[in-house]
Amino acid sequence: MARITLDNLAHSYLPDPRGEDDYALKQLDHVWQDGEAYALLGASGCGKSTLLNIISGLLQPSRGRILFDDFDVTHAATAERNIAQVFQFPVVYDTMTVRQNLAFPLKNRGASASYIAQRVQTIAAMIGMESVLDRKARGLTADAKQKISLGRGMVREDVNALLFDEPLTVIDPHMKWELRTQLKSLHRDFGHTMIYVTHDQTEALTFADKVVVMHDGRVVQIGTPEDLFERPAHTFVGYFIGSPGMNVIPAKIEGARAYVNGAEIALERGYTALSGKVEIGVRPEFARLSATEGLPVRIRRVEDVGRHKIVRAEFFGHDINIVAAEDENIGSDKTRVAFDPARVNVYANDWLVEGSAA
Ligand SMILES: Nc1ncnc2c1ncn2[C@@H]1O[C@H](COP(=O)(O)OP(=O)(O)OP(=O)(O)O)[C@@H](O)[C@H]1O
Repeated sequence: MARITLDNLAHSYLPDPRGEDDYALKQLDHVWQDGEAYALLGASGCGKSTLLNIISGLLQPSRGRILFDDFDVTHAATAERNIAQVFQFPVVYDTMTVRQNLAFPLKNRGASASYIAQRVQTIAAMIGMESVLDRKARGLTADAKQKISLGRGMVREDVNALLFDEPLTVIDPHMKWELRTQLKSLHRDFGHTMIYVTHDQTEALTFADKVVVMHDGRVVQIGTPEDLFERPAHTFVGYFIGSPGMNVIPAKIEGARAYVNGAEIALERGYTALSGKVEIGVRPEFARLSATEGLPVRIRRVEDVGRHKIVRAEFFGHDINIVAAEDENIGSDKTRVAFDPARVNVYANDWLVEGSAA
């Protein structure tokens, strides 16, 4: 396994990029630790595949270097990088059996027959294909073929990194959950450096130790699922993670107080004067309806989603969401909303501002 260093990396598909907007991948400097599981998460077109292709060697970056441990692999071909890749759609040999498909990467590297037999068995158990090992891949469903691709990707233990590009797209929902859990336990057992590209937050949050959130060609936050939930570094992370996402409300900040349309909201931390677009961000989970406390709110609609209720409301002309407990009585007396001061984040031009103890 390898530590992956992205050093001053940037990529533009244009021959003569001028401004930042010309870059599909904007300046990125980061070290991805050996043996960690990362998810690259973001909406379509944000640059996930561009970054993954640079790591795998399918694309040469227009700027910067990529190192596997201390080796500069920026210009090394994919084959030289000793990585395993699983793509969105199955890549299997139809004329081979499932067993031969799974054994292929090991055979190629000259592994012994006994090791291959044992390793193929382990992987087949993991993807639930022990009973069809001797069937030809031809005629299997797309779902089954993708499981073979995943198995083939995971069969080698000596790769530098395992890269997955939306690998569960064609897998049915139940199996998706199972395979995700399997991937996670494989990671625990073997400690591979894994990079998993997805636009699905559930997939990212359940799979990864660290989630790399991308937006508009930029990595906006790298953090644990808890970090992304509690301290979104950028308003996009707040919107994108969570269901519903974070409430972002224009505000003025003075010291340890925020003002929305002149109404005061207490903050836990103090802030120096901020310029540009200033907003507060509060997750719906940290807003509470009340009959007596907080600021006026108008409830528009209550949605019962099973585990809790989502209250859609209007707050000084802004749409906000509030998560209420399943058994909470939301009567007409609930005309106010209170925010937990410790959970109100402050953003200037979309980036989180760290306050100081008030
Ligand atoms: N070969 C290419 N030539 C020119 N522009 C490209 C090329 N590949 C991607 N782009 C552009 O670069 C940007 C980032 O695309 P990329 O495919 O990396 O995003 P993504 O997050 O992986 O999206 P998706 O999930 O849809 O694959 C997009 O604006 C895209 O149109």
